[in-house]
Amino acid sequence: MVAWIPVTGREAEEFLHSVSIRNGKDVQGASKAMKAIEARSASHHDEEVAKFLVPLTEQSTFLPHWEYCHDIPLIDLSSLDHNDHRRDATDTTAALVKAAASWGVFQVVNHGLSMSVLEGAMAMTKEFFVMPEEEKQAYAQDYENGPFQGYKSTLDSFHMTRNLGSQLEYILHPESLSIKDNWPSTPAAYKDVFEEFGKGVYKLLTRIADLLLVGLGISTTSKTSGMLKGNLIQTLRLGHYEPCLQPEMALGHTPHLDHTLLTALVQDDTGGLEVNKDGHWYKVAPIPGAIIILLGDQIQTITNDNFKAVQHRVVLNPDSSRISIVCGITPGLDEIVSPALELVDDTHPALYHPYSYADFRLAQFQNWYTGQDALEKFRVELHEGGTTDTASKSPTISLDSPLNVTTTIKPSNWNPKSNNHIIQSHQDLEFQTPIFFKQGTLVA
Ligand SMILES: O=C(O)CCC(=O)C(=O)O
Ligand SMILES: [Fe+2]
Repeated sequence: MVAWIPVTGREAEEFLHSVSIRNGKDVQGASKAMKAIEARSASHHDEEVAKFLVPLTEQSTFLPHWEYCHDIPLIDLSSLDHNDHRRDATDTTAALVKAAASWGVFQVVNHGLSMSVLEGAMAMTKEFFVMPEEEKQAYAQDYENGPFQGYKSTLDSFHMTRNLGSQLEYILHPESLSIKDNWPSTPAAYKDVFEEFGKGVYKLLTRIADLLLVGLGISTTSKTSGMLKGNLIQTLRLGHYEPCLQPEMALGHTPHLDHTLLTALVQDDTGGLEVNKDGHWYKVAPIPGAIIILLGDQIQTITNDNFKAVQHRVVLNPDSSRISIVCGITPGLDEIVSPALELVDDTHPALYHPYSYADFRLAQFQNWYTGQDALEKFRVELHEGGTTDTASKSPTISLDSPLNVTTTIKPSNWNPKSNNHIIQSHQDLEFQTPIFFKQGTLVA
């Protein structure tokens, strides 16, 4: 569990100096960013804003970084011929279902992406992040044209989410949502490498999702399965985490659930990804050539809680920097997500109201302050004895209705347990919300 304490801007600045960064340029950036925060909060006469910047993580939850968990399932997909969907995949399906139901996370090998594609993607990622800050800033996220696509420095990331890591993120698919014009032109091979990587991951994730549904008795010709053949969104997020002098004081990525169907993740040998099972954190071992698969919120809804999204976080390493590549698939914005009919009957009532994926994302942004899991907004109230509350309605958020942005951050309304997307001030949220509505899209 992560706890947060209120601090002054000055303390926050010192914190950034002390925990994050050994690189002179970033330290300067830290003080600049903090000054900007202070200036903004002063201009809005909101004294709460400049406070509340520093995470104090309960040190007892941190494990020594060499203690990898070897119980997280490792699944060999070689029995699936990646070009032939007709081959028998019964054993593999059973292994995937078991792993999904027990852990919500597993690693796969012989997954159809060659070692050279994985290594190429890691090399490109490294090459991008070692570029001077000014060069990376040429790709900085532009909230006018492409919210959440492009480069976000550690300091912006910390300011917005308290994640102590920098990111480069894009939508790979569909083209209509992607701002590929702003993809890095250096490294030169970047686009080609990630197009190939993206195609491989898309195929892998849709295949795994298919098998997981088949394993629960959902036919590949069903409506639910059809979603996987339709209009999916595929996102790519490259991450870079500097060594942290006081790793117990900060997190590279705070605990959260992914809003995806499934997420594929490749981490380098620094490790640092941790998953939560039954209230305990476990370190996912880096395995060369393996891809980590995380279950997200949408598969939880579709499978009516047969599978649960896995909470995860990234811890920092005192000595080594870390690179990760995170690539997820989500339903299209207009897609209606609901528990599969095959899994619902009198004794297994639907646990979620149907929602459009766009509604889900908006609910997630509405929860920005409280850190509450957006899925809970769509959960059906069950009366004693298991009957459902048919009168209760899912909260439908129309794309052109404004979000309620009046909440201000106070220690009392802060839920430190699940702080997926956290913004420090209400003007930050006001700053962003119009964009979600502008093009009728909201993407992150
Ligand atoms: O960098 C990582 O390993 C994980 C990041 C993550 O969880 C995310 O982007 O959703
Ligand atoms: Fe994640």
